[in-house]
Amino acid sequence: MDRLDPKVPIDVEEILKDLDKYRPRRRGWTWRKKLPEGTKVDRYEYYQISEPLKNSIPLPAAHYFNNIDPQPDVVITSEIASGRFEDDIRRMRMAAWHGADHIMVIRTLGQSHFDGLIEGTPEGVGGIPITRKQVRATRKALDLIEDEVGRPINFHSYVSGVAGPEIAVLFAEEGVNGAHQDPQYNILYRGVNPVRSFVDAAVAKKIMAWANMLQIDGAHNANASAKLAWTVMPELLVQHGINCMFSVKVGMPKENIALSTVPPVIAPLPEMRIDLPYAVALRELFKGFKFRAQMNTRYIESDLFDATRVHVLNAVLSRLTSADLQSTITPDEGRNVPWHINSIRGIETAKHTLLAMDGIKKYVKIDQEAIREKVRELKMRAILMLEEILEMGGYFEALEAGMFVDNGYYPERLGDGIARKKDGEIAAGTVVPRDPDYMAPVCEHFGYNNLPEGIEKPCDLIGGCTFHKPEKIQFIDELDETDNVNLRLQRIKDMKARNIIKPEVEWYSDGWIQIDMTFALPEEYAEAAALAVCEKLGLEDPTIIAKTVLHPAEGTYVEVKAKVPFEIKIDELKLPKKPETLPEEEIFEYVAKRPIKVVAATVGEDEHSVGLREILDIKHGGIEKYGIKYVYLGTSVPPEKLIDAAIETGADAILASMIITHNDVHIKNMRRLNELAIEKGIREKVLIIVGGTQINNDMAVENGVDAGFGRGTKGIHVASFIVKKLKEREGN
Ligand SMILES: Cc1ncc(COP(=O)(O)O)c(/C=N/CC[C@H](N)C(=O)O)c1O
Repeated sequence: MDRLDPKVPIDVEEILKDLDKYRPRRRGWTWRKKLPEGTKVDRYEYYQISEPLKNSIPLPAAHYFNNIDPQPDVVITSEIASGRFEDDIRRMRMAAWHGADHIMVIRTLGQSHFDGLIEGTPEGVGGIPITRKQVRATRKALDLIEDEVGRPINFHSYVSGVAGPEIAVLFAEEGVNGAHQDPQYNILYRGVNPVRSFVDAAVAKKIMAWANMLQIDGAHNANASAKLAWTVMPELLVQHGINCMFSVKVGMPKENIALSTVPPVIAPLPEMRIDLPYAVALRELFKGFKFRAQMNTRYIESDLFDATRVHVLNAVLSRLTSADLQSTITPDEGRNVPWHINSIRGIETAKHTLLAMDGIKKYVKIDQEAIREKVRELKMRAILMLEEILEMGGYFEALEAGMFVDNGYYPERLGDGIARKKDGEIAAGTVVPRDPDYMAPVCEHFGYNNLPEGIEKPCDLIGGCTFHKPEKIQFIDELDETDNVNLRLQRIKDMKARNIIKPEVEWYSDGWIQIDMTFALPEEYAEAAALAVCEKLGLEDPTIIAKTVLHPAEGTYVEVKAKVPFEIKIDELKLPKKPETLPEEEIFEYVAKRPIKVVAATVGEDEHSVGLREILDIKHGGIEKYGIKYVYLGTSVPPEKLIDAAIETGADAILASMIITHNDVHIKNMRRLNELAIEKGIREKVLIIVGGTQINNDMAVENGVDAGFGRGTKGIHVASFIVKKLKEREGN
């Protein structure tokens, strides 16, 4: 398979073929190709966009603007790791079509503590087991996906844990494009020995520099660990400083060093007024480095809408300051391992906000005077903290004293920091001092390496290393016959052979659905009632995933996930009939010979007119385009008036728009129109056509009118119907 067909699901078995022969097409990170300021897309001017995609799915409202799908200048991340890389590949394709060009996969629980590489394709928990086979298959799939959307995609994972350097070599060999690497993460959150972590980081960073990988640091983890994230703002600047300078010292170019910046607070605090000075201070102190913006996962609840608001504000902050990458922690991170839909929602939120704020700095400037004091204060606190760390004897001593992730707003100290012993923790005492005459025949190895005279590069001594002779890479296929992708794919093949499907949230046909309901009950009763509803529906494993108290007594909204106990037979599906359309020429010719007139209105107490105008006006390809004349009576027109107008004008058809369906008012209006037309003796002469977002043809015909058109209807659909019916009536 050398390219994907947008109409065909990706074939994972095809991807898995000949993996032992696959070589990545490039090494290193790719930024988006920015377009000049003022670039026009359709008739609209943009200042911060990049080259468009070949294939993509635009934002929901794009259809009002010729379906344009401009791409922001900022790399957009989607974090995908359901535990089954074969399903993650499908979601990566979905994400790429929605505008993600940075695919980040979290590793399976505990992989940081594995002291070597794992092989094969076991299923992961909370993330993906990062193995050579999984990395290779994913990068190979991303090659196809990037060709399909027409933009390079960066594949990203994590270089951390006690096997950090080995992971770095694996990523360099396999063309991984970006990785988190921050020794402070290993120490503070994975409990690895401090000295080991920094030595490993030096080795890993040198390899990442050779592979031109983008590095993201781990400062955001302090945000995510502190009780009140705003108190660690000074420390975040210090942590960024430590990792940035260590990375530069190891030889990593600044343009490959991205600071992982997360806004410290969230409403109900005045978040933008607190986050903005921090964001400004960070960008002033670290000019020349890259910024990876990420929403604050510290405060993510299970409320998708709240998480989305947090996301929007984070992207607004990016536009008010600057960002090179905008990461999208999915809004459901607070309740389950991200589902397809929520990964996509995260990308849409980032794309929507970045586009909405395009060029905003032309009108909105940060008042540097007003913000100056707060920015200075943050910098001072960070500098004082660094000075105290030096006074304490340096980083390792400060670490032992519990200086880091202390919840006091430095210099205030609460004494509840994360302390790590310089000669303690996991893998303590495993760093072996290098002999003075040390020589290793491997390239890109950090530190001194006493090469013999005349040797151009270390691996010349062994006929090439895996970086320069990839054919030396040992590819192991599977180690576990009971836990691998082939068995998992077999289940999918069986389902496909029976042509059945189930709903899914993260894995192919996993059977999960989400249903939302509201009860006029206090929350604990509402939750119980929701589970009772699932019981009665025969759903399995119902689990409350979120709720909103509308009022302590008046009502509670509950979101439930549950599994369906049945399969859907695809052959038995009744596909909605696509509205037939006549060739435009045929409509033009008929109307030229046989003029057609219609009367149109939004009926009842309904003020919505946009949809009807699109069906009528030539501008939107409405029926007027085909020469059909119309009399528009406006909005909130009583059915009686519409029938009288049809009689006065001798109309061939009535177009009645009905958006409001409250209390089935649309059904009542349909029946009323039919009855009135019969009473006035014109029913046989005039077509009654209704339209609206909640309308469908069956329901319309059931209620006495000739046709009903729903969401997405265009003028040609209505014009075709009228011409067809008139031809039938006139027997030709
Ligand atoms: C510096 C660093 N190293 C390693 C890991 C992960 O390493 P394990 O394999 O040990 O879990 C992380 C995790 N960050 C979470 C991703 C976040 N949602 C993000 O987008 O940044 C990390 O920050």
